[in-house]
Amino acid sequence: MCVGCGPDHPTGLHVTVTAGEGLTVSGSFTVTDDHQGAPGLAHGGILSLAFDEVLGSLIWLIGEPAVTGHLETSYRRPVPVGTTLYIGAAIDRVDGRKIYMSASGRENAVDGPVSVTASAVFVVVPATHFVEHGRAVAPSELSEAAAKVAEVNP
Ligand SMILES: CCCCCCCCCCCCCCCC(=O)SCCNC(=O)CCNC(=O)[C@H](O)C(C)(C)COP(=O)(O)OP(=O)(O)OC[C@H]1O[C@@H](n2cnc3c(N)ncnc32)[C@H](O)[C@@H]1OP(=O)(O)O
Repeated sequence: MCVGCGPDHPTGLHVTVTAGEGLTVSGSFTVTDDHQGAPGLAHGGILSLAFDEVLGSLIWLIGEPAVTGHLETSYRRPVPVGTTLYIGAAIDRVDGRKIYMSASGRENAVDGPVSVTASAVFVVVPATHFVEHGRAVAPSELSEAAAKVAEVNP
């Protein structure tokens, strides 16, 4: 039920992500009427969510839980409803618990015009972070997370 990536979320973004070479991922997100701000245009906060999701997927490549500490988004072109944004993201450097990342989103093709760029600092946390601050996690959710790590890093 993740609002970013959950396939069963009724109004979520349904972002899909694929691991790339090295510490990179690529994702896509199609803007629908559920995501608009101004008539016919994506809401900036929703676009920020899509970037948080794709950037957050990078943590599966390093196998350590981390959360968004800081996220900056630059909106370079309006994104109309119906657009598919192709988002490429990379880990730029790691400094202690801080993971510096960047991403750019292109309109309707992997080499389309750049609509949005973002940079972020994720901070590595112990797995207990989610239990202490979130709700109790069912064993099936834990095994789903373990399966995801195994799928990304076989
Ligand atoms: C077992 C169950 C598993 C379940 C399976 C889980 C699956 C995993 C799903 C992930 C899903 C992802 C989804 C998308 C990503 C979100 O959306 S995550 C949700 C949004 N983010 C949050 O809720 C984070 C809230 N903030 C916090 O919890 C805490 O402030 C933080 C970020 C953990 C930092 O607190 P802290 O651990 O006390 O860190 P602290 O010791 O103060 O600082 C450590 C370092 O980080 C730096 N830092 C701290 N905060 C920041 C900041 N905001 N900006 C920049 N740098 C910072 C510090 O300057 C420090 O740097 P150094 O001094 O070492 O150079």
